[in-house]
Amino acid sequence: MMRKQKPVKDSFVIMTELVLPNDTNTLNNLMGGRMMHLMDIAAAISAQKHSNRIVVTASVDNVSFREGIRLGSVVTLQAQVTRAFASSMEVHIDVWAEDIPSGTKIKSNEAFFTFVAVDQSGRPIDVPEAIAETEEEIRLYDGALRRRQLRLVLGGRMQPQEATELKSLFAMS
Ligand SMILES: CC(=O)SCCNC(=O)CCNC(=O)[C@H](O)C(C)(C)COP(=O)(O)OP(=O)(O)OC[C@H]1O[C@@H](n2cnc3c(N)ncnc32)[C@H](O)[C@@H]1OP(=O)(O)O
Repeated sequence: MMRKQKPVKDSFVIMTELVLPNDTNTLNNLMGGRMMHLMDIAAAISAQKHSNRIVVTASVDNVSFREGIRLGSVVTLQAQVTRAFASSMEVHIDVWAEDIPSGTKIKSNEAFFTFVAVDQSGRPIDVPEAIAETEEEIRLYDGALRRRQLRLVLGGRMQPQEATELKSLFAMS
């Protein structure tokens, strides 16, 4: 049976949050764990929209916090599936912090999450193929296989010699 296809743009999610006192540390900056929580939710909704399934977080690639986000800031999270494999999907997420009184908006961080679609018993289940259309979507799609191999090797789920994309990247023999 032919695998179902869906454009990646159908998985686009935008989520906006106000940084409140309960979200901050003693320096009045948004706590990293709270930020990760928001990122996980926005990215999971994106993976759900692509797969129309329950999804679980399988892994998160490195996240660095460039600048503190102040109490009262508005945080905007934008997530979209970059590529689907069999049951897993890579989701790219961008996070912006906006200080409305001063009119400043900075990119706070970005990350790649991997979600796996599961059935009611928690077993992985295949998802539709993801179709990239714009130049940026195609750039992210093209890099997704390399990132997948890297995270699977680092997670001990793939032998380095099987990682063909990484071999060409590092010109390994
Ligand atoms: C501590 C927390 O907060 S956890 C947060 C919530 N997340 C969870 O509870 C998920 C817990 N983990 C699980 O349920 C399972 O490990 C699953 C569903 C993610 C994977 O189940 P497994 O039985 O290992 O499945 P399997 O080996 O068949 O792999 C299924 C897919 O997951 C992918 N996968 C598994 N582990 C990882 C990983 N660490 N990183 C990226 N992808 C992964 C595989 O590459 C495979 O993808 P594919 O089908 O597209 O080729």
